[in-house]
Amino acid sequence: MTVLSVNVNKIAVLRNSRGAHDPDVVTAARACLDAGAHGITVHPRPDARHIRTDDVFALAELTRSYGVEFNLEGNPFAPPRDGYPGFHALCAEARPAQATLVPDGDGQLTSDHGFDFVRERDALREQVSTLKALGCRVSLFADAGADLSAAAASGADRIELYTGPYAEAYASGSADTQLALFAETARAAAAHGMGVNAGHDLSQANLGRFLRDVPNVLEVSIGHALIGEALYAGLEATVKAYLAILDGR
Ligand SMILES: CC(=O)[C@@H](O)[C@H](O)COP(=O)(O)O
Ligand SMILES: NCC(=O)COP(=O)(O)O
Repeated sequence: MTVLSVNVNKIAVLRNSRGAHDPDVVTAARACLDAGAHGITVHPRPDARHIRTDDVFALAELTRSYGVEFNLEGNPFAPPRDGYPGFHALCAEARPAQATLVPDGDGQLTSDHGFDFVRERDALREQVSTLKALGCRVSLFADAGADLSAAAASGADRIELYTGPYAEAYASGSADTQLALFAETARAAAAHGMGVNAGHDLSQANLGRFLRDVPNVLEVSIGHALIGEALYAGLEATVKAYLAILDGR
């Protein structure tokens, strides 16, 4: 079974654009959970462009009260700064069920690549073990085709496949080559004893094909497209539409 974790970063983008409280990320997350979503994801960035530290703690409490997974994403190597205590400090306080490590940088518009597992192997091993000691399942953002023996050597429980290149290929009508590469990487993860998550630019249009072709996907985290689609259909109907895709493939 593949579960749906809704990323509510974009609710915070709207809220921050007016500097006040609405739309409220906790209210939006609750609407997603009430519609049947299996969990909530956020990716607070050190520049606090959307999700803030106080949102992380509020969403940790909400997801705990619903008994569902809270997936916190971030770069464990980004130093703390004003308003951002660092990824490890956030995890130590919020205790997310899953910590997803992403090699993002300040200058990036959004996440656009996975880790170089060979180069980062020792540093990742240390981070994974510290986060596991906090009780978090640890997932590593990975490009399709990445060297997963090095990823497995870090001790991570899962990888999250960076699906941006698939979404782009799907939109241009030529997803077959990408899908074959993603499927091969998902099988390699299983062979190395790691579970597989997937996310980035997944949508109602491209999700079904991805899940039909790529085996063993345990979780998809979806934000940008889902929140955009919800502007027309509402959060409840949109979350239900994703759940139907997960059920119906
Ligand atoms: C890791 C990943 O693919 C998502 O967390 C994505 O990075 C969303 O982040 P933004 O909402 O800041 O684009
Ligand atoms: N991990 C991916 C995620 O949380 C959402 O990415 P997107 O759907 O906002 O591109």
